[in-house]
Amino acid sequence: CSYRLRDALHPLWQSPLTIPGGTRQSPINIQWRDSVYDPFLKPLKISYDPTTCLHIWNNGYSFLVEFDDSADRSIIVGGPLENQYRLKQFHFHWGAVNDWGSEHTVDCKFYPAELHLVHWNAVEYPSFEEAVMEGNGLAVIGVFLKLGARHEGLQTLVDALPAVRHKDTVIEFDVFDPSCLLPSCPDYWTYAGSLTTPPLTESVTWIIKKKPIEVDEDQLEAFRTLLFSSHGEEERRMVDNFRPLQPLMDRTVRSSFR
Ligand SMILES: NS(=O)(=O)c1ccc(B(O)O)cc1
Ligand SMILES: [Zn+2]
Repeated sequence: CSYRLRDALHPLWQSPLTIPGGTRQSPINIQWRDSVYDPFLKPLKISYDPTTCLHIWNNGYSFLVEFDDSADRSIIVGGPLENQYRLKQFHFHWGAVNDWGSEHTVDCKFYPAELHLVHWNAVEYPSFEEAVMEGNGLAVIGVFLKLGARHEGLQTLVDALPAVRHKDTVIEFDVFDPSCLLPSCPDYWTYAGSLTTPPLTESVTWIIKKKPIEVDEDQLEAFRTLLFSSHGEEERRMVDNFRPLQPLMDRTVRSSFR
């Protein structure tokens, strides 16, 4: 892909973008023709309890919707996963314009935004913080957003964004079913990768849905009204909060579909 040249220090993080010795960094470009159909991949089973939703907060990288992960109430199992994983939070990455914004690309194509549903392996580890450090600790479902029809489920989130415009602001958000943000098509790619923001740990089994969901221009614009900056600081618009593509190295992307 024709990467846009990026300096060594990403403006978002003021820290090196590369992990010394990293062999499984994310995001990556998914070259459709190089992905390998794996007939042994199971369907991904997703069961979320909407009442486990807690709050929305702006953490200075994105806006996160966080869930009560103190029990197995919102979980995923199957797919490439050996264990069941608990939903901890979901968030998005997006661009300043509709031409880019996603973290992963498909055949070098960017989508205007990408949703990440972050889960952790509560079978093998006592907490999310421990799981973040382990190779099979996390499972993140990635869903591409494309410009199209208004997404009614997303709108309830969009309506809450003005209340979390500044970094470190939070509002209660007590019932939301993130299943409404998933495409109905079961097809996905999967590969072994990492977190895409610090600590960039190589602990993520990525599950990238093949089909995007549709959102409209006003909904994408609402994301762009958020700020990286806190109250009282000079305003810095929260846009382009995606990490540059990372080398595939010695990895194969598997597909759940022919
Ligand atoms: N962007 S991501 O899904 O890879 C991700 C998820 C969680 C965290 B984290 O809890 O620090 C960082 C990045
Ligand atoms: Zn993310």
